[in-house]
Amino acid sequence: MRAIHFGAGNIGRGFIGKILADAGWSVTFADVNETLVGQIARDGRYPVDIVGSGSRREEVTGVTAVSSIGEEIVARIASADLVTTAVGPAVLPKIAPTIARGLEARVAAGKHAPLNIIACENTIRGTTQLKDAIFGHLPAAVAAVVEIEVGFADSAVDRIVPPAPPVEGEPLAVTVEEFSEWIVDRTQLKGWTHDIPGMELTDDLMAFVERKLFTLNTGHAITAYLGFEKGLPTIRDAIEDEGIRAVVKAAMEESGAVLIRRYGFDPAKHAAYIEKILGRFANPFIRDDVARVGREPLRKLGKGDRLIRPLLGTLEYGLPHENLVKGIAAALHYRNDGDPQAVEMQAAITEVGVAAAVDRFSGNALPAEVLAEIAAAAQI
Ligand SMILES: NC(=O)c1ccc[n+]([C@@H]2O[C@H](COP(=O)([O-])OP(=O)(O)OC[C@H]3O[C@@H](n4cnc5c(N)ncnc54)[C@H](O)[C@@H]3O)[C@@H](O)[C@H]2O)c1
Ligand SMILES: O=P(O)(O)OC[C@@H](O)[C@@H](O)[C@H](O)[C@H](O)CO
Repeated sequence: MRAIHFGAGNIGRGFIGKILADAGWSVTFADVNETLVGQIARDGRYPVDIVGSGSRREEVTGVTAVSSIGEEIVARIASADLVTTAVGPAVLPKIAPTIARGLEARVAAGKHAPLNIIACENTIRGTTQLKDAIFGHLPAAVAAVVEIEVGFADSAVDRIVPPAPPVEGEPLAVTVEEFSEWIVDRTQLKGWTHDIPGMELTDDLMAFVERKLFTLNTGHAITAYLGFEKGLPTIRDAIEDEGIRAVVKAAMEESGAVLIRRYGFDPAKHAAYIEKILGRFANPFIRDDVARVGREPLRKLGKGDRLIRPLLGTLEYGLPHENLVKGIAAALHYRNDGDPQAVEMQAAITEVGVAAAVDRFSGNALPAEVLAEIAAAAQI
């Protein structure tokens, strides 16, 4: 079985590519980074260090890579059984034209074997976003065939994979935590008969997506922004700070109250889920910079993302949100000249003030009194 994976970065190599290769799939990475592509194509293998209480090294073998731009990737998509992505939500529209060309070539070649496409990104229904972008590049006749024959399955992905510390002679090595969870919407798959260890199928994806994004990623982002405010360089440093930990835990609980109300999760199990996540943030074997976890703050302040969407949920159900507001206020203090969204965020705050800037970032989703609460907490 042949898989094409877009994005040979941390999640690509350390999580999705590894699961597929371990399951015996032939994996071709597609990436814009030509150095990375050349290295994978030359080596055909790379080490994965799984760190935690029982650390070990595993080898991923039998992989290759091609440029994500050009004719070869189009031909490979035309004959693939699975296309996955881990490129970042903002990059999905950029890879859509290439995937569309691959689908067009597939239809032209009369290939009718099942093909499924699964985006593995931290966003709600990333595959559906990718599908919409792909269909914008398909002629109507091809789109009609693709709609029937190709599965576009949304998924939730969870594994903390920061960039590995550079090791001489091992440019492809990746360091991952033990925990991993990849949950795919079974109802959207087409002709799927495979059993891939490490990939779970569900009929109720939204519950899993929201549970992960609005617990782990909500807490992770707030840890990063509060850590930055205190000059702490890593997620572990930040979560070990008692004051930060208290706000992060309380914010995850506020978000959790929404999830429990919306999806009927068991409160005790959800409390254990939060505790486990706090332990993962404190993993002493992983160095995860607050700059990685806090990256692209404007995306994280979007109305469907990890900070604003849980807050909107508390408003919907009339639940407390003081700590979510503290987390959003901390995000507004984030500065990083190497992160264009952080620069843009600060420029907007200076230009129009906190309340109007948050109103803009969050797509006018919040009422005036909550914008005022955020402005008061931010004290900018
Ligand atoms: N790292 C984590 O802990 C983690 C966990 C779960 C989900 N995610 C999600 O996975 C996705 C990838 O994250 P990551 O940490 O692996 O990022 P990363 O930066 O390590 O990897 C992204 C890769 O995509 C490549 N890329 C960029 N533009 C491309 C294009 N046009 N065509 C092909 N490749 C392109 C980059 O060169 C890079 O190799 C994001 O959506 C992220 O939110 C990350
Ligand atoms: O990748 P982002 O920027 O959406 O979020 C940063 C981290 O919170 C994220 O990558 C986590 O490490 C990951 O979601 C864990 O499963």
